[in-house]
Amino acid sequence: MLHERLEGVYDNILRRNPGEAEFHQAAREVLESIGPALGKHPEYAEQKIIERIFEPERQIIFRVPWEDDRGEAHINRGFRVEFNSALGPYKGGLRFHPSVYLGIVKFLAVEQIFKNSLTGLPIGAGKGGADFDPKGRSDREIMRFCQSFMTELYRHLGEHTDVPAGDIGVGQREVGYLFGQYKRITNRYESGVITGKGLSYGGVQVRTEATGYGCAFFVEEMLKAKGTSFDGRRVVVSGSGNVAVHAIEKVREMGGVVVACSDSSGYVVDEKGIDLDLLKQVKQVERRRLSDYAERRGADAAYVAGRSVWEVPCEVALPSATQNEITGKDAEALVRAGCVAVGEGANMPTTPEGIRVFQEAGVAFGPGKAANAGGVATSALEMQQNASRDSWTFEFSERRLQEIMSDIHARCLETADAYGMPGDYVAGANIDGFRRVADAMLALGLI
Ligand SMILES: NC(=O)C1=CN([C@@H]2O[C@H](COP(=O)(O)OP(=O)(O)OC[C@H]3O[C@@H](n4cnc5c(N)ncnc54)[C@H](O)[C@@H]3O)[C@@H](O)[C@H]2O)C=CC1
Ligand SMILES: O=C(O)CCC(=O)C(=O)O
Repeated sequence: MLHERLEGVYDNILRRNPGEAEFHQAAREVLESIGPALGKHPEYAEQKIIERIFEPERQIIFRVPWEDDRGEAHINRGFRVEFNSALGPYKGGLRFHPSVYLGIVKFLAVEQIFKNSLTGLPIGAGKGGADFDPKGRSDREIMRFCQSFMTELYRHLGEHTDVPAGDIGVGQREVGYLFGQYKRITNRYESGVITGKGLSYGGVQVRTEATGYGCAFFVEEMLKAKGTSFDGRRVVVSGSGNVAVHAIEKVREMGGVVVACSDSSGYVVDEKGIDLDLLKQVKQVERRRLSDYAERRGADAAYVAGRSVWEVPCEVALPSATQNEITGKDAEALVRAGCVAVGEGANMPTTPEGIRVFQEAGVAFGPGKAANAGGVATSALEMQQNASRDSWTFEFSERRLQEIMSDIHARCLETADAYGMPGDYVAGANIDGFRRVADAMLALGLI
């Protein structure tokens, strides 16, 4: 339900951003939470903070021409939405996936405003990407695409301006090619201009693992608050990319048993627990389909094509693939199967109906802007490391990540409590994230 003062704001968002369903969904979720904060702080409405916060500061759309290995020319569309810079330079990843269009980039960028604010670190919010499909492309094709993408985007970036990183389809290999082209065009070794870099050229330890590890740390805190833990729990993680693999790794360390994971074609069930070494070999080294994992694992694992992994019963669910993957019906099935906690490794993987089902059933529900904030928080650590021209150990960075996740968890609960919604992590994350950025916007004047 929307606070009556916010109905008009939402109508305006619909009118000004037609056809951008994912952006509308992300904006509405925040608007549904922040009503109580507006009641206590009339200055936000007086200074039109809500209207301003949902209008991006800048949106860049550009052509990305590139040549495949046979010499054929291709044209893709590139995007960067620089949404809010009240807390620091625009910060957020790049997604390369055929489904990318302005509405996806804007939903991801608006989520980033509140997520980055929640980390407590000095980072603003942006997101970008292209409707490029990296699947089946050779390494040289990926390199040429990244070089062409950066040849246009570089003019908008800078360590004090806008600092991208990875997301779906963009990992350390792509970040390397993007950074290489930035360095070449600008003739500057500006390490802090992009994060998720390799360790040999300015990357920070733990950035690769950070989103998945951070999600596991956050869920561990939610379970602790319920007087329980991961120990012996049956866990399902969707996806098998960067976030999923590292969530699986940390959950196993914490004593959980991950029995299923997925890719865009189906899922694998492995009742004895996913074999992480084999999963990494298949997905990260060989870049092959998950069905190959099941074939090599033999009788222990089964591959189920074309179905949702959320039909696999579990006590803890970590959706770590893509947006709107858990529907209301999936959530009902998970609740019936005894699910006690959900931590969103992905951005907005649960539909509004799914969230409602989980919350009404008393499932601890950690929204992505809190549960997956460990990735961008560690990117901010990478920027700190680059600025100090230092190099930190794995243990140091992982300890920082764990502290940050524990702090985000505590603030979500405290804020939800303070605004009369105890245990509501969605309200806690949205209000806490909103308040910090809104206060900074007030202080900076009407800009
Ligand atoms: N990489 C990072 O540091 C962060 C990523 N995220 C979010 O986590 C999610 C996963 O991202 P990464 O692991 O980095 O990407 P990735 O490219 O490494 O992996 C994506 C995974 O999702 C699966 N997938 C993609 N589209 C799908 C679809 N339509 N249906 C089913 N499965 C699909 C892919 O098969 C793959 O297993 C995304 O929502 C991303 O926005 C959130 C915070 C930080
Ligand atoms: O590390 C970053 O800047 C990007 C993280 C990101 O894109 C996200 O949090 O969704």
